[in-house]
Amino acid sequence: MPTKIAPSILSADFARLADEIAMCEAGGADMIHVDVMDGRFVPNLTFGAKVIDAVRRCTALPIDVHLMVVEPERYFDDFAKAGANVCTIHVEVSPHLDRQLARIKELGMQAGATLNPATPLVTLEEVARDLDLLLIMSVNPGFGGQRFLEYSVDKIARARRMLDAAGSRALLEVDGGITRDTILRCRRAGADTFVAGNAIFAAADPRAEIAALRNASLETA
Ligand SMILES: O=C(CO)[C@H](O)[C@H](O)COP(=O)(O)O
Ligand SMILES: [Fe+2]
Repeated sequence: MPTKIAPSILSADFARLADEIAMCEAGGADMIHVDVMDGRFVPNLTFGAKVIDAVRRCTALPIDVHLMVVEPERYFDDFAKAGANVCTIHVEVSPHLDRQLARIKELGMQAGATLNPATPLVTLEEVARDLDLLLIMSVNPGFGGQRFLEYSVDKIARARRMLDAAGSRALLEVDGGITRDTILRCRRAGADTFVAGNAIFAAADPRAEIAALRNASLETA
């Protein structure tokens, strides 16, 4: 699976969102990652369906929505209508995960599931074969620019084995603290899709940073 880079617009300049997204596209980004936070599941508030609709009108790239909200199923219809391509929910707030993933697919989106750093991988074992994307959070969700939690590397390796054992072709995505330094360890552990916010948008040349991250993930030495 080739490396995919998904810039997180959480770290973009919201006053220039269309330009920031065009820059990501010109830099070779594979998807646009949109962090939806409700101030309840995580201590921060961000975007809703209107912003996803605006992002949709800015780009043809897939929109990768990461829902950090309680009762995520309340928003599936709106996000599908707004043009989201991937919809990822947290297991901690999804007691009916099987039904919720099925509903996401029924609405024409790809279904993703994710785990806080402290949530064990085993909570996803039964639905592994149904996932289009498995997201490993490598920071506690809620904010951009945090330090990568090193123990995530082992969790990625175990997630890779779990997906392979289930015969799943799901993307294995990592989110939080991805930099030129951390991306290689994650790739070697079996991840293929990398969310990056601060590393891209705080870089001197954000466009070049997308290529730099991709190259760093492919180093062989
Ligand atoms: O889900 C998220 C935070 O909850 C963001 O996608 C993530 O933190 C990206 O930011 P950075 O690359 O700066 O860590
Ligand atoms: Fe995210």
